Amino acid sequence: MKALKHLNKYFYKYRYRLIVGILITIVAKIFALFTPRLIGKSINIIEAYIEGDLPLSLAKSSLLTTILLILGAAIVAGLFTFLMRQTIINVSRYIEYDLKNEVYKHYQVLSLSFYKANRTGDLMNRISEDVGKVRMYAGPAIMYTINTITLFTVALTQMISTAPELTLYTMLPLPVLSFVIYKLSRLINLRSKIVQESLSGLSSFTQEQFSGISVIKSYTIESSVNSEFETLSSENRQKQIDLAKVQALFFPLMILLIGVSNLLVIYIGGKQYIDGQIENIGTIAEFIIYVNMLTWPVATVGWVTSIVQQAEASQKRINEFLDQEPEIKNTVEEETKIKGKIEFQNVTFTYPDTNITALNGVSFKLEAGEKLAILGMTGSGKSTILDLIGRLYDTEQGTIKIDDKPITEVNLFNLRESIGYVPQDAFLFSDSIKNNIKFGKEDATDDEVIEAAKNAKVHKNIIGFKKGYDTVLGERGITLSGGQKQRVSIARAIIKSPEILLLDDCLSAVDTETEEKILKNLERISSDKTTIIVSHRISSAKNADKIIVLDNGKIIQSGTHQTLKKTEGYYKDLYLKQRSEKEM
Ligand SMILES: Nc1ncnc2c1ncn2[C@@H]1O[C@H](COP(=O)(O)OP(=O)(O)OP(=O)(O)O)[C@@H](O)[C@H]1O
Repeated sequence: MKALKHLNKYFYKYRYRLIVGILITIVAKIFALFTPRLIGKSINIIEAYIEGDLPLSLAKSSLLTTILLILGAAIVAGLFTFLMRQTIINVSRYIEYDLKNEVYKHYQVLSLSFYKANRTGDLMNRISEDVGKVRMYAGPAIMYTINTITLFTVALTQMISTAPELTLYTMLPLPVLSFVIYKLSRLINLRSKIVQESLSGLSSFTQEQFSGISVIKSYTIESSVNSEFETLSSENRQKQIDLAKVQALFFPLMILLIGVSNLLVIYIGGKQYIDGQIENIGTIAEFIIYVNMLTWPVATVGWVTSIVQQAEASQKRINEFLDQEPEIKNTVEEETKIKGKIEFQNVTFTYPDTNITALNGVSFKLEAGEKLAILGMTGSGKSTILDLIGRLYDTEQGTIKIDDKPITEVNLFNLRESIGYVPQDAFLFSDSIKNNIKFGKEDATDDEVIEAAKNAKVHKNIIGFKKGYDTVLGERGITLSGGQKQRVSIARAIIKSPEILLLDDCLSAVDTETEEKILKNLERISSDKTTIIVSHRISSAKNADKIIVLDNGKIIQSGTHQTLKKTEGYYKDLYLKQRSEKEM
């Protein structure tokens, strides 16, 4: 129960609703327990009439009164049972909502390395399945526990006061029932977990196949994919059957044990009645109803125990994530106005998860408003430089300075707000094109969206679509071509008119002519902004104020287009190669 302590703050938050819920539960059960007594009384009236102790008219009127009382008690109990669910179960839904938000909010502050270390499926499971299991503790488990306690206290008091020995015999099978249900619930949960895992495996498989459907079709591997699906699917069927088998045992077992208790009441109660130990035959009827009423709460003791165990395990998993501190933290409370000067001083960076040293002693300086182009082989560390400027990671060796201050002494949110980042893989959300662009500036007007799209040279493509800017993009913007996606992504970055523009090879899918036009527009609209452009093309780099060439995490060349094209090395080779390709 240690992990579940985390929920105490929520119980405190909803304490009034919970207290009302608990009181309502108690009232509901007390009224429900009027029934057995009243039924016993009705049978006693009939018995008295048969034995001639009661005249017909009095028997009839007494019967009518008890029947009306039974009806009244049932209605009140029903109403309160409804209110019980409306309070306690609703509280559990509120707690579920709060906990989901808490986990999601925490996910948002965690650094990229957290996302690298954990699988997306795991992140999703903890926020959905685990939170769901914890809710079972916060609602149903509490409700059924109070239910059981109230029913037992009231029923047992009444039963003992009526027939103490019979009570003892009647209660005998109930602990067995509770234990059996506990064992069965654990088995059901275990098998449900196996089914759940197999289902998530099946859905991950299908999801991936659908995403890569064009590859599957072009390589004509539909039949092998089909048979793989069939194998997974038949494994899942077997697991479902295994689960159904234990689930099917649940109710028959309960009925069997209720039957045993009923038999005991009839046999022992009957014997005691014959022997004169029990005065009224109505007591037997009363006890039969008690047994049936107590069976479910007794069964829930076992069930609730397994719910609490599961909730504890789930909350432990959730706490594991909640206890993680973000590696990148904002330590500066006051606002920092970012101008855009960037300086790397002997920066060495190793990715913690792979131990790959992506940058090795990198130094460069960029005044606010200057343009830098970074070239180099794939994997040479170009994107890493951009990640470090956005403080997605922190360096341990060397210093990165923004406006002459170490990057860690700059307000993190101001820093990120002042950056317009266009990643290598343009990621678009399943939303309209307009909203995807407005993502960069939520309060942007339609005119600003159009202006940004025009500057990114994608406006004409967008108005070519039937719904224009309202065109909704598929799960990953699949209705757009690679180049269109890149340009929408550029529009998103420039709409916020950032002090620092980071372009990570984002013109690779655009033809050179359009590239030229976009670069011209960028030069015009961001002439006073610091821009870093990562590219494999000389055409993207040639107008930059500074150019650096990376190899294996080290700067091997730096200068301007004019100096580098004349210096032997990577840049000149690339320049000559791309010039001759253009001439061809
Ligand atoms: N998130 C990461 N976690 C671990 N290692 C990484 C990560 N990102 C990049 N690396 C590694 O760091 C090195 C530099 O990668 P980086 O993406 O900076 O290169 P790049 O020059 O931008 O390459 P490309 O031109 O192919 O985009 C590579 O060896 C890469 O495998």
